[in-house]
Amino acid sequence: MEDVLRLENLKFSYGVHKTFTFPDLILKQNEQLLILGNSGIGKSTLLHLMAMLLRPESGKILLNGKDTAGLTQKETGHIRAQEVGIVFQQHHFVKSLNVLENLTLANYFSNQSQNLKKAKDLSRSLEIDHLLKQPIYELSGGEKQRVGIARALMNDPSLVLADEPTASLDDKNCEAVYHLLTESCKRNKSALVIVTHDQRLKSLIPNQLILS
Ligand SMILES: Nc1ncnc2c1ncn2[C@@H]1O[C@H](COP(=O)(O)OP(=O)(O)OP(=O)(O)O)[C@@H](O)[C@H]1O
Repeated sequence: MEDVLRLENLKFSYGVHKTFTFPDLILKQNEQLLILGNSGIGKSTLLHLMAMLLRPESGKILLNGKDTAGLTQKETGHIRAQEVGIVFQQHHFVKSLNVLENLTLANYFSNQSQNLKKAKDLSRSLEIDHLLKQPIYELSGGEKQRVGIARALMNDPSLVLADEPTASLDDKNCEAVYHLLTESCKRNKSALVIVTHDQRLKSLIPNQLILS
């Protein structure tokens, strides 16, 4: 199996008083990783480094074997849009667009033509196909969550990153979101990283990195 993500000697700091040294890790196709740790320990920071939304102070981030250090901002944006699917806590949808338009916007950002079939297939498997023409602001929290997952998968990313995807969900929806994410990633052979405090996910994903 190919390495999707490799982190080596990664250091990051927000100014002089907040420095982080992260453990090395390798994540292959189809693998899942849960990142745990106390509040403020740097979980989201690590996720943002993996997403190339932050640049490390030193160390290497290799995505599908490619060192991301030398990339220009434009190249980084392009690779992120194509290779990384991000499920944010706050979804950052475009409020004036409907569900389908929000999904196909992911194609636009990666310079691809609108993949309506993909949007419809994903929506069907996530059971939001009846909502495609609905304005995004009319959706419930759980429905938006599923649109967020579908959007993250629109470009068949090799790496899916999810920040607290089950926070504030009841047990039934927590399990549903877990299955949607893991099954969708399995279909794509994507590697999946979830940052969470959610105790319920601990028993579901045995591969865990506890930051301390
Ligand atoms: N842009 C920033 N500038 C300065 N400090 C920051 C910035 N973003 C985060 N921090 C600090 O860095 C530390 C790590 O933040 P991070 O969000 O990665 O933690 P976390 O482990 O995800 O926390 P939580 O579980 O509470 O979400 C925190 O102390 C936070 O206040």
